[in-house]
Amino acid sequence: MNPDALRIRGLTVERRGRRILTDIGFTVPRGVVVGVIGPNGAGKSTLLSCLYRHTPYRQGEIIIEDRELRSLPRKEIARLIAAVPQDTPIAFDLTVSDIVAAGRIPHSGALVHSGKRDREIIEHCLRRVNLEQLRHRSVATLSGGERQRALLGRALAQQAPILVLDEPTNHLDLANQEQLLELVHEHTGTGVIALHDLNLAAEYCDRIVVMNYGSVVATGTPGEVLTPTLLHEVFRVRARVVPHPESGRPHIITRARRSVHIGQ
Ligand SMILES: Nc1ncnc2c1ncn2[C@@H]1O[C@H](COP(=O)(O)OP(=O)(O)OP(=O)(O)O)[C@@H](O)[C@H]1O
Repeated sequence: MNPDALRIRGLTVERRGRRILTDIGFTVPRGVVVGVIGPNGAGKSTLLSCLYRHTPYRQGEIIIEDRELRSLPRKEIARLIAAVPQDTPIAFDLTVSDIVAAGRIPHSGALVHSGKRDREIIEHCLRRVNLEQLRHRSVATLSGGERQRALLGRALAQQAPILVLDEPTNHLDLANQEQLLELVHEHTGTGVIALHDLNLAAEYCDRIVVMNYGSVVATGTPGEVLTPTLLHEVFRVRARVVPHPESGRPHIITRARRSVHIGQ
């Protein structure tokens, strides 16, 4: 078995005549969660959308299970990669249970979950994302965080070996952010996650890919990559990086730009 779940080489994307990604390359070994970080407009969402094939690419290759992604039928891709894109549109007449059940479509072929095994998986995933009490609720009535958890439930129900999540912690409170990232590790442990919160990336990702202006500018473990120099060059912030008191992973403390005088 190939030790790499995913290999990206020379990926270059142009939209409306403008180059958005240039020569992107990195690998995602099995059991490794890769965090993709970078400033606004760096190309993170475009890269992730190539992985679930919404964004076409002409140059470069994405190899999954020893095959180029473009040669795979959509249903096959859905069995291999479960994605939660940013701001996913969902039909508002569906219930939470319908959304999670949709994760079974690549396996069963229809929005019906008649098989016992499918129903068990859907139940399990509703529990994993803490939505079993809301299963009959219309998605139109959900809060942003509940909606995000329903979409993660759908991705988990897909039982694909690779999870691709674009800013999955948006809308989530602190406990749900941590729980979501723990779920990714428990699921298959292989994932590509775009994150803005660098401390969450440091804590929950095994490797980090840093993007800037459509290119990969650094890759490595959180300890190798998240240095004050890189944070200044790429994110334009002056920061201290200290070991987290419990995990020992890098913890970023940004410096206040202005002195704040309390009580004056
Ligand atoms: N369809 C498109 N047509 C033209 N330009 C696009 C298109 N989609 C994205 N872009 C541009 O490509 C660049 C990268 O966008 P992308 O959304 O991938 O960045 P990002 O790193 O995910 O940003 P953010 O952190 O703000 O979500 C941006 O400059 C964006 O304006």
